[in-house]
Amino acid sequence: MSAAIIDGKAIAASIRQTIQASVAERVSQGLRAPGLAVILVGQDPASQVYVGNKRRACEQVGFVSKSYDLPATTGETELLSLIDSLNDDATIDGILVQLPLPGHIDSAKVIERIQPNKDVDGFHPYNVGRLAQRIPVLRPCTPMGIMTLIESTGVPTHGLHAVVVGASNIVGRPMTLELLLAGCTTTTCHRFTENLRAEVERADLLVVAVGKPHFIPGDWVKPGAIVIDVGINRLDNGSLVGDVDYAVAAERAAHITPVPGGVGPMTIASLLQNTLFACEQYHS
Ligand SMILES: Nc1nc2c(c(=O)[nH]1)N[C@@H](CN(C=O)c1ccc(C(=O)N[C@@H](CCC(=O)O)C(=O)O)cc1)CN2
Ligand SMILES: [Mg+2]
Repeated sequence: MSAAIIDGKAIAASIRQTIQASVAERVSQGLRAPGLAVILVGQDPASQVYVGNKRRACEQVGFVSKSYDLPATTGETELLSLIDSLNDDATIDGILVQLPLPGHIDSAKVIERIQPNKDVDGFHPYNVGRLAQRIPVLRPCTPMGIMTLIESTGVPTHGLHAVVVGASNIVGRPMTLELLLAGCTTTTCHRFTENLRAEVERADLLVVAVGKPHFIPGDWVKPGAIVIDVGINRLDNGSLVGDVDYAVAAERAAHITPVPGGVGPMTIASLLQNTLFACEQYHS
């Protein structure tokens, strides 16, 4: 078997086009364009790239993007005051604080300070709680984008055995909630999982988000599975690889995401969808 490649780059481009048309329609009706505030604290090179891509994507679809590049020495109180002022700003529909934050800042406290109806990352306990209770509104972007990729395969998800490797707040945990909502039987694996190979081998749908190059050998993949690789690992030779050994996995899976061009672009597409949703549903 040779897997069909799930083209996240193309799907994300088509979502951006749809959003661009919706924004143009709003503006032609005399309504304001959605506004997103993007906050970066410090100079982590990968975060600078992601934030730059988010700001560019905003401009491309016609959103108003406000940028805040703060030094790594920024105090927690200062960051919380900026969030307070953006919570009160009627031109801003979404507030995004790029993670990770410098160690002296409490990320949970910062995320909780964002008004839930402007939390377009979907990380606020209110929004995660809504997802857990099967009444999602603003959903965490990477898992939301992955659900769009899975839908694009046309494979019904009810009853699939889904295995998520990684239990982070950004990807693994909300991913499991999304898959549960989609009718999968779910297993979440983490550092204390005793027999990872056995768990992975029974996955009809495998999502891997650990951030370690080729962490999952391709021959662990169940024949016919859907494989979603969230990892983006840069090797010493400069190339990007995922958390799954792609070459072997692609010979066994039915559908697989590439790295790059799979999940990554969908994270930003979902962020745009959430910002438009917040604008239309909460702040119009
Ligand atoms: N506030 C947030 N912080 C972080 C999030 C998030 O969703 N919200 N997720 C990650 C990083 N991230 C977005 O912020 C992100 C990572 C990767 C991509 C992407 O498009 N990747 C490309 C490859 C890019 C490259 O060359 O490095 C791909 O996979 O094709 C987008 C967004 C942590 N922080
Ligand atoms: Mg079965």
